Amino acid sequence: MIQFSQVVKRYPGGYEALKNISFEIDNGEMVLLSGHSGAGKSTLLKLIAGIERPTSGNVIVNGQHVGQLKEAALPYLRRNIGLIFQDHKLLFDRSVLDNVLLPLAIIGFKQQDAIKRASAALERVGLLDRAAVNPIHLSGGEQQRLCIARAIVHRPSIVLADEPTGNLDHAYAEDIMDLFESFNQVGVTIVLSTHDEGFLKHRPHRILRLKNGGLSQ
Ligand SMILES: Nc1ncnc2c1ncn2[C@@H]1O[C@H](COP(=O)(O)OP(=O)(O)OP(=O)(O)O)[C@@H](O)[C@H]1O
Repeated sequence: MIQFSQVVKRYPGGYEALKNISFEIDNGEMVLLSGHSGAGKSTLLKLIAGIERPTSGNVIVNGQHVGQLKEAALPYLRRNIGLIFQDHKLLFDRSVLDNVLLPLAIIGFKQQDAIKRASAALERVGLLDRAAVNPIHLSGGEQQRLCIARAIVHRPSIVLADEPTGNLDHAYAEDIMDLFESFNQVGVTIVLSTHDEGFLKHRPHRILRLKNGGLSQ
């Protein structure tokens, strides 16, 4: 479960990006986080992943107080989390497959097991036939799929995606949403941000609406 209670996030310089936010997300839920540019969506996702810490209040993820974790404990928290952020930092000097292998190498997977897992993740996002190419040769939408494969290859229980459909045309964005829904159907908790709630309104998920750092109805 992800739980925020009375969370305030003030950045150095004093800007209050989140103002006294409280909510809960159950295990296995899929929640959309909507709001205008600057509303605080990325900040909220970063707090869940322990990339930022709350100024006050509690962020609890799977029973752990994320804001109070020591730096050394953060990699263990993140083993349970898949992150898809806008600055996706793909490695353009390595193959598609190598990009997906990297997170597994970091957690110490044996090469042979890692290749099996990474190939399965690439198949899941429809990129197995591009495994050997350099990601520079992929379209924007395919690069986004590669980021998703990289984020789910270690089978996290939570996936956080910051505007994953932001730069994609409508049909491709719908495909990406279907992909997230398919992960959710096998029990993965998904939190996905968007500034365009309209295009998601036919989907049944709960929406958390952020406005100027506060939650609105
Ligand atoms: N590291 C930082 N230092 C200072 N201010 C920051 C920092 N990161 C974000 N902010 C500010 O906090 C506010 C919320 O930013 P955030 O990136 O969370 O919004 P967002 O809803 O994700 O916006 P976008 O859709 O444009 O990415 C913005 O006003 C932003 O300028």
